[in-house]
Amino acid sequence: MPEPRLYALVPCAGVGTRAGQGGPKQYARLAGRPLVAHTLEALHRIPELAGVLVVLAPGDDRFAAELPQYAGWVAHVGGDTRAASVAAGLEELVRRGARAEDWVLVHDAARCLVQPEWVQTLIAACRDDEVGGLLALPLADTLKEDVAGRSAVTLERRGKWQAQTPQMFRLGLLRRALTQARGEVTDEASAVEQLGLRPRLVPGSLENFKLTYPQDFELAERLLRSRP
Ligand SMILES: Nc1ccn([C@@H]2O[C@H](COP(=O)(O)OP(=O)(O)OP(=O)(O)O)[C@@H](O)[C@H]2O)c(=O)n1
Ligand SMILES: C[C@](O)(CO)[C@H](O)COP(=O)(O)O
Repeated sequence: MPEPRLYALVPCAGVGTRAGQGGPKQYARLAGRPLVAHTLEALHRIPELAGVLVVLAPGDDRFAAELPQYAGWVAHVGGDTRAASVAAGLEELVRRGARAEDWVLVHDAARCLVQPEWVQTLIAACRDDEVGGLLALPLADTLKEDVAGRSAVTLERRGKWQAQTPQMFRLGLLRRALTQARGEVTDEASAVEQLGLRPRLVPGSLENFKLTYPQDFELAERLLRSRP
């Protein structure tokens, strides 16, 4: 049996409704480059990865124009939801020769502050795991539920984590999990949980945040410019 390979799969087919960038946020300029260029630059520095596949929206012509150096490993198969984009990306990996026992690290294009060392920590923690796992952060703040913008209830925060990406699972398992998943599936781990499995939670970094709202872009720019 050949050694399982590791692939990164980067969903990059969103529209960035909440980001207020006047277009898909993956192309917003950050420290002089499109946001997704930072994400891909970090992933391409990880020697353990056999390939990094970017999932784009059908008809996206900006990627090829703005990031020609990565144009070989892209697939215009993005769907209406992140889960649909990831599922279509897995099929593309299979078409390119990936096998059920290979590992796939799904990483949001929008988490452009990711550092190779954090991904390598995840790989080391999950490679021998029966299920796989994800980077995540234990909740640090008191958790509130609002009613009409006013704090109505304080929720139990013990045992709660914020899920990040990458999320690392065997291709075959993840394919089955996403095919069978019911309800809203906002990350890979939630689909795997529905199979009755428990993905490993691997502590990540606060800096690995997902650029979602307009103010996130200024913070990301500052952090990127402060790096050596
Ligand atoms: N149909 C979709 C939706 C999202 N994504 C990707 O999944 C990641 C996380 O999604 P999110 O932050 O929600 O991005 P958007 O969908 O672009 O933003 P919004 O929800 O504000 O519209 C992003 O890299 C995004 O490009 C995707 O590939 N396909
Ligand atoms: C996958 C994810 O980044 C983990 O936190 C998150 O669930 C993506 O959510 P979104 O609804 O696409 O913003």
